[in-house]
Parts: sequence; structure tokens; C-alpha cells
Amino acid sequence: MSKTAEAFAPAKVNLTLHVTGQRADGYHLLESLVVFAGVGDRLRGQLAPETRLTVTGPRAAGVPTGDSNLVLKAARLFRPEVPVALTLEKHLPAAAGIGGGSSDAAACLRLLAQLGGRALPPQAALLTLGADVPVCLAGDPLRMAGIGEDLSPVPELPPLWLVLVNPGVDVPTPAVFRALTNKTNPPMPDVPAFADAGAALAWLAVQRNDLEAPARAQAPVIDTVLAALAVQPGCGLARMSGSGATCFGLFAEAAAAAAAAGALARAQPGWWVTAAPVLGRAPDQLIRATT
Ligand SMILES: C[C@](O)(CO)[C@H](O)COP(=O)(O)OP(=O)(O)OC[C@H]1O[C@@H](n2ccc(N)nc2=O)[C@H](O)[C@@H]1O
Ligand SMILES: Nc1ncnc2c1ncn2[C@@H]1O[C@H](COP(=O)(O)OP(=O)(O)OP(=O)(O)O)[C@@H](O)[C@H]1O
Repeated sequence: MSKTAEAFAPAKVNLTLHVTGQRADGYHLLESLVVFAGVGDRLRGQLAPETRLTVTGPRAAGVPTGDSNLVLKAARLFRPEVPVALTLEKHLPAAAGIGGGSSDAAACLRLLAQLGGRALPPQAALLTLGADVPVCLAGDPLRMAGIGEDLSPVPELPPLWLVLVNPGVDVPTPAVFRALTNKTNPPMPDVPAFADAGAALAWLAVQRNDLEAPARAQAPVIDTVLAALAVQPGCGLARMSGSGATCFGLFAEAAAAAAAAGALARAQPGWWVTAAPVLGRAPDQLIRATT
């Protein structure tokens, strides 16, 4: 067992999000093609006499450092505890629809399993942290269904690049789901094997994010973000991720994505803008022992 380790917490991006129903407990049933981006938070951990968390990085402002941080909630799932000094380096905007806290929680679970030589907690325990935690723990491109617990593999995706844009408004997930008027929308078809990026973009273009309309009503700036992405040369699709406000542009070429990110960052210096590849199946990139 190593004494220190570092885990990557990639941004979770819903390329589609079809809301197909609602359970008696109020949770919505959804079908989503989820991918992870090559941009995210980093969590370093070192075995220590007691568990403590330090939050650093360019997006640390406003992130809770106490027990409400999902990293500490994840750590508490291990019984007996694995006492670790944790440093969370925040690069993702919070409450942004890209699973920032959920991905950090998943990174903590990987870290403590490695440092403590423990098995991962059962899925039921993961769901107590949040509906996005099981898919973030898997870290692969997956079809997510149920309320987020039903994960199934999809054919390997062609190389794709994302431009992620957050306009700096918090969009609380519960409020967006509450504002969704139609809860029984058409399901998402099975994800086919795409011959190339063009085929993937064409298929995605006729899918949906059903939370886009209620989120746009709460944060009209999302319309501006989507329009600014859609006009970028090479942008094959512009859509909101999750419950927003972060939107993504999807590109078949890395250079076009980088150029679009540069143009948007210059045009809107107050927005969070980044270009990143869509990660393939490689959870091993997500954790490494450092001593
Ligand atoms: C929108 C997505 O990000 C898409 O991946 C997820 O469905 C939401 O995942 P999350 O942010 O981890 O959500 P949670 O923190 O578990 O739930 C926050 C609130 O969102 C609503 N919620 C969440 C997930 C779901 N399938 N149906 C819901 O109605 C519930 O009101 C819940 O109280
Ligand atoms: N590690 C964390 N990083 C960021 N926010 C956290 C963290 N732990 C707890 N929070 C709290 O959780 C709230 C939601 O954060 P999170 O980043 O998970 O939302 P999100 O990106 O919208 O997730 P999703 O894509 O699942 O909707 C934040 O506003 C913050 O107060």
C-alpha cells in the first residue's frame, strides 16, 4: 500500500440527457450519454493521524471546506475510517452541471481505497453522496439510466474535443428538475458504433438535454453561451451539460476546439472557458500512487 496518492477528478459531461419519468420519491428517471473531459480537479492524499481537508486552486472560492464538502462525505463512507490529509485542487466551477463535487467525491473514494487497501463502498452508499457519483466513479464513457445508478457500456467513441463554457451563474440542480414541466419525454435510442466524429455529431444532434429549457428560463445567459458556441468554426454541436449552466461545444478537431476556446475567452473574459479532449476508457489515468 502506498502512503500518498493523487487522483484526477475529470469534468462529467452529459452529451445527452433525456428525462423519461419521475419516481414516487421525486427523483427523475433519465437516459444520458455521459463522457469525461481531460480537465478537472485534483485530489492528493497522504495517510495521516486524522482526516482533514484543504481546498486550493483557482476555483476554490465558495467551495465548502467543512463536513458538507463531498470529499469529506465520501471519506466518511469508509468504516473504519482511513485517516488521510487531503488537498483538493479546484479547477472546475461548482454548481455548474459538470459534476464538480461528484467527481471529487469519486476521486476521494479511489484515493482512500488505494491508500487504505479497502474495497469501494457499495453503489447504494455511493448514491447517498449524489446521483452522479456512480458514473463519476466509473470514469468511462457510459450510458447512464435510472436516476443515475444504471450504467452500461457504449461502443468506443471516435476522437472528439470539447469546449466547456460556464458564464459564472450558479444553477442549483434541484430547482432545474423542479422547473421541468414535462417529465415523460421520449427515451434515448441505443448508442450505435460511430464510424467517425461526423457520424457521432449527426447522431447527437437529434438527441436532447431536457433540462436545457428550464435551466435557460432560470439563467437566460445560457442562451448567449449556446449561441456563442454554435457559431465557432468546426463546432458540430452546442448543448448544455447536466442541469447547467455549463455548456459544451463538440468538435472533430483539436485545433478547431482550441481556436474556439481562445476566441470565446477573449470575447467573454468573465466566462470560464476551456478546451479538452473527450477521455476514452481509461480509469487508470484517474489514480496514481506518488510514494
Ligand atoms: C443532472 C445530473 O447531473 C445529470 O448527470 C444528475 O442527474 C444530477 O446529479 P447530482 O447533481 O449528483 O444530483 P443529486 O445531488 O443526487 O440530487 C440533487 C437534486 O436533484 C434532483 N434529482 C437528481 C437526480 C435525479 N435523477 N433526479 C432528480 O430529481 C433531486 O431533487 C435531488 O435532490
Ligand atoms: N468538492 C466540491 N466541489 C464543489 N462543490 C462542492 C464540493 N463539495 C460540496 N460542494 C457543494 O455542492 C454544490 C454542488 O456542487 P457540484 O459541483 O457537485 O454541482 P454540479 O457541478 O452542478 O454537479 P452536477 O453536474 O451533478 O449537477 C456546490 O454549490 C457546493 O456548495
